[in-house]
Amino acid sequence: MDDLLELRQGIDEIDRQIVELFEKRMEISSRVAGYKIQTGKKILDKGREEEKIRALKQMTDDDFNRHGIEELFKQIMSMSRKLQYRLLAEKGVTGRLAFTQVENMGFDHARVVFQGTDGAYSQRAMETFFGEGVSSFHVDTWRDAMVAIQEGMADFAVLPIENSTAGIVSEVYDLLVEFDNYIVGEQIIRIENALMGLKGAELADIRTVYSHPQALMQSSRFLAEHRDWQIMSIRNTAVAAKKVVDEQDKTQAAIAGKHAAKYYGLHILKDSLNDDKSNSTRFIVVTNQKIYRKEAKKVSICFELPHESGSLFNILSHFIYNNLNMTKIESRPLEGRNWEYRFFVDFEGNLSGSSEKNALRGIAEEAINMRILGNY
Ligand SMILES: C=C(O[C@@H]1C=C(C(=O)O)C=C[C@H]1O)C(=O)O
Repeated sequence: MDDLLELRQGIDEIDRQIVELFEKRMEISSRVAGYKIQTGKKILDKGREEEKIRALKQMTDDDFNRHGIEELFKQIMSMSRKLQYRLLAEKGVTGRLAFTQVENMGFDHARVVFQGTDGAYSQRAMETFFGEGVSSFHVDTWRDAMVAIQEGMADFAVLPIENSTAGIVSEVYDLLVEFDNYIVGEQIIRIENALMGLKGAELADIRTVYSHPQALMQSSRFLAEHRDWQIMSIRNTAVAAKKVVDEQDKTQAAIAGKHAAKYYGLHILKDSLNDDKSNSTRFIVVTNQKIYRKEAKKVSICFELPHESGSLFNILSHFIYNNLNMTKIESRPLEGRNWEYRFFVDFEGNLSGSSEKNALRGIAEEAINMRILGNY
């Protein structure tokens, strides 16, 4: 029988040689980086990597090892690229980050746009973020809000991006890709939906309920107890409340925030409708400039990937290698390209940090259409 200690000594000796060779290889790789900096060549050379993997796999007759060699060298070349991105960032070749750090965002004298109408949750989020006295106006759709800041009619827009129960607001994600607007802040608001009707109306009078689809979804258990009601989707909870007031029909009710009941003088028929009592919505504050604050601690990016095995793993390895904490990942279908996706990733960090620059440099080169959506 083999002696375990002896076998392990054999492994230790081989590992020592692997480390020595790895370091030699990385040293050459750093010189390749120098060459690429001088000649403006891209770090990733896919053709060369594919050719290398093919040639290395041919060096063995063992099927099991052939797979192992492929995995091993993919990792080694990925490390070699990451070293090169780091050297590039150190030389100040950071690509088109083009974001400017600012001392003051001008939140104090801002003009802000939100979607919906008075009493909307977006208005609540805006007042919590900017203060009650903020100068503001409202528009009908999220797209209108994006247009208003793009054209400079407003300095900032407040848009819902994610609800703790219903998930992401996919249209706002898509608008972030479509417009050259950037996230500069976020605000989380507790969602406390209530059923509200006209003064004097009772629960037994209600025949029709209006609300936003998300609020309807969040109140699904309560609504299941009233199957005879007609449920009508409307674009905003506060618009639903306003409709009930405007139409003065005792059989109509709205599901909206309690602040909307107060605003429109409606009577609360049933409180705490949410299936999940901790229900909250995260709003983003968006502007038309590529700016971020020194204290900003979250970066949002998006990118597309080729439909190849391991491509997402490869991109995410940039976060691991640079010790960055990823806090969220989402995907949205790409228009006109069935079953291909755009990924949205949030990670903790500030655009001035070197780890952040290294990771972004690598992702920008290895993914398709990488965009920084903001640092806040
Ligand atoms: C070292 C290079 O840069 C990258 C890393 C490679 C490697 O480590 O073998 C191969 C191709 C490039 O993607 C190079 O271009 O040769």
